[in-house]
Amino acid sequence: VILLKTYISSSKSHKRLPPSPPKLPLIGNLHQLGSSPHRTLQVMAQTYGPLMLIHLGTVPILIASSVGAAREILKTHDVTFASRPKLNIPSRISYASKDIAFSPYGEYWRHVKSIAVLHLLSNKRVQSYRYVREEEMSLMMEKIRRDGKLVVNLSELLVSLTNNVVCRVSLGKRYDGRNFKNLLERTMTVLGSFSVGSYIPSLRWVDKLSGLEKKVDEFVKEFDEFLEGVIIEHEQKKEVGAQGPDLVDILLEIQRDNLTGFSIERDTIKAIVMDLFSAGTDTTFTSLQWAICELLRHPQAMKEMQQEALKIGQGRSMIVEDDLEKMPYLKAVLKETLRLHTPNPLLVPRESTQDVKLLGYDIPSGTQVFINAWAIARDPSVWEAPEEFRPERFLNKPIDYKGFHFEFLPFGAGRRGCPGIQFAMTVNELVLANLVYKFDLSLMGEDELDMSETFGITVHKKSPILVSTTPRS
Ligand code: HEM
Repeated sequence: VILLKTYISSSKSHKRLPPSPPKLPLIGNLHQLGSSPHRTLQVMAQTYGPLMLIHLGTVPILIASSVGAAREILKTHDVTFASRPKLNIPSRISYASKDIAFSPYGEYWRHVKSIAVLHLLSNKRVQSYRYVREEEMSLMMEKIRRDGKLVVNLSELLVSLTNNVVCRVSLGKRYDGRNFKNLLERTMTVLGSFSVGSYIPSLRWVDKLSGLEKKVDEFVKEFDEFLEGVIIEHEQKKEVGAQGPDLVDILLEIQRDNLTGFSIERDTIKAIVMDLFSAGTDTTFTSLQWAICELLRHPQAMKEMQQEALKIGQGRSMIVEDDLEKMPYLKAVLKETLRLHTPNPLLVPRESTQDVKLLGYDIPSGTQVFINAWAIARDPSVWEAPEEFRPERFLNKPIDYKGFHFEFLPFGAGRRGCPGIQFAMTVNELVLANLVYKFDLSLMGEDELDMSETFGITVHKKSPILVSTTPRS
């Protein structure tokens, strides 16, 4: 037995792990991450290489910072890295990981992901909600027109617009009372909170002591009561509205008629709806917000976009979704924004489910992985003048964000890739096209736009965008 133990431990110590920065006992490298972990990790990778192993608390985390490393993880070994770590807060919010985004890889995840891909977020389904997007966009434009020369808080309007679209599409109507707005805001705050217990399990009591656990429990209870009310309302409906079913109607139909050959619990429905809000609203609004900032900072790009919009709009009252395909510059502006301001700079953490060899290193099963998509999208060996905003780089180039080009991964890639691309980008394109078509925007109170970022899974602009607007004739 002793010989066997000695053999096992010596073979373990012969494993070739990726390089690691020096760490402190207990907290590992936590103290080094700072308020912009993607930026810190980019700098660290210059010393330790494109595949490095850091320690957040006692948890080893693999950081991939090059095209090659990302391709190995998301393509060559996609199945091995297709799981998610069990993180304290996301797991509680998602009904013990019964959602799509945080459920571990396996049969259950396959079922819920296929419900999303085939029934909730397919191109056809997204198309069917065109009237919601066009109505909400027109309402926002009308609001801007009314406020006119006064200060317009574009950030606030964009948050409302994306929340309203997701609400109407998934729940069938707008919930714009203060309580609901507050609940949505708390979703992001709670999801972005740092749980000591997730990284230093022996210090889990700190989360209790700091009030974090109580805050999460209260939020979960309140959101659950809200969703329960929504589901009961849907169950009591005699028939679906004239404009067709919303996503809760569809989930209830799948449950009732057992359409997928897999029985769905009520908690699964709630967890999926929670995903639509937590994964769909914040990311969409953030990318729109950064796009507007970049256009405000680059008048030539703004002019180019306005010319394209004028040519397509031809004096009509608005640009409609059919027009968007004919607007390559608009698409290039949004791609360039997602490159420079990847909404989830480290994507969503993955976890390996078996031992694997990666770029010559041994990666043990159960290793958490962050892909630094933000750093890869600014890698000077791949991108020319990577720090500059140049939408032209995407014109007449096949490079897309659908997960086949590993230098550009705002939506991830492989089987865990984002199923909401079409949903998000149609809103983004429609709103941005109409905003520049209908208004000239100028900054209020700032000579130079403050581009500081917040901390969290999704990185926002810290301060709101305040502009004055002039309607274009
Ligand atoms: C600009 C907007 C968006 C961005 C940047 C974004 C980004 C991402 C990223 C990086 C991932 C993880 C991918 C990976 O692990 O490889 C993801 C997953 C996911 N996203 Fe999105 N997303 C956006 C919009 C949406 C929308 C609108 C929805 C739904 C309405 C959505 C639903 C999801 C879901 C359910 C997952 C989990 C997929 C899985 O684990 O299998 N996302 N998204």
